[in-house]
Amino acid sequence: MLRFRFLPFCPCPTSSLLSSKTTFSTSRTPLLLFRKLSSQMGSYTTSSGSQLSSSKLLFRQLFEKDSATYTYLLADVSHPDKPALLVDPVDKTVDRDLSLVKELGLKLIYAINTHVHADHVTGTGLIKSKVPGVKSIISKASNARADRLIEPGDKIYFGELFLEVRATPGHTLGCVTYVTGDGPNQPQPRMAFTGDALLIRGCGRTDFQGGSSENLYKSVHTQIFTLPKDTLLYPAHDYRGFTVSTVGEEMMYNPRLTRNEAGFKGIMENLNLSYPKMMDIAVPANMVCGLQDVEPKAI
Ligand SMILES: N[C@@H](CCC(=O)N[C@@H](CSS)C(=O)NCC(=O)O)C(=O)O
Repeated sequence: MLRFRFLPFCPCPTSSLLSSKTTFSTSRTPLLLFRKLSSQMGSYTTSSGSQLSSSKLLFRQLFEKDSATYTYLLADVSHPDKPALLVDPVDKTVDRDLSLVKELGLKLIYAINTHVHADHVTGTGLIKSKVPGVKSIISKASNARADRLIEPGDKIYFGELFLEVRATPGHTLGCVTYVTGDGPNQPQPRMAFTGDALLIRGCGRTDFQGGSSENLYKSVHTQIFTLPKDTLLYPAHDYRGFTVSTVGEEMMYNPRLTRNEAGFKGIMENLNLSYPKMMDIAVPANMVCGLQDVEPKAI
């Protein structure tokens, strides 16, 4: 019999259901099967507890049901200030998210966007009006307004932890993916917040806002599929109830991105999706990070 211990703040969804002291046993045969699947799919390994977790990262995946959007809360809880950031906050759920930040004793320092969303209004502007000192972030390539305009290779620090910026255009011209740092004190496995570039078993549409199926194919293959296979993938949306995937899993099972470029292009040209209902409101609002929703005195 073997025993495994899961440590606190592990970013993997299964372990988040377990307490920091949870242990469990398994027999030899399932373990061997699990190891085989892990090596094929870049799933979680069980060889070392320290590989599974960071003692510093607090991580929460939050959901906004009307637009099926995920917002992510990350914080360095080993730092005295517990600095935190929100990735892709939504206007409708700002109060919920800020209550959580307060309850957990975190100091929100950034509200960051993966891109100019077309289906919902970002919560960034509202957050800035409610929490003085929070800085908004979006890519320079998006041509949107924010306190900090990031470029590929930039690092966004919160305490000792950081997110690295990768350009992943294709859904929109300015899409970026934020990847947790590579280094001894950074979370393992790594985590990538892919916005709409890569969805679980899917990807963002490419038919507006400077979208391009050629660019998206290149972005995913050069900037996401080159990450370690056990990198956890957290998209901005899911319409079917999935919450997380891995690079290895998407490389094997993504029905669009496992095709060659011509096959991918053919799929993307024939999606026949209707335009997002909120598009005419959301895009102008998000070009200024939702700031026009804020009372002038609070800006
Ligand atoms: N019905 C929704 C919009 C659904 C949609 O178009 N989703 C986008 C991401 S938000 S712009 C997308 O890229 N979907 C890809 C796919 O394959 O579904 C609405 O009206 O808001």
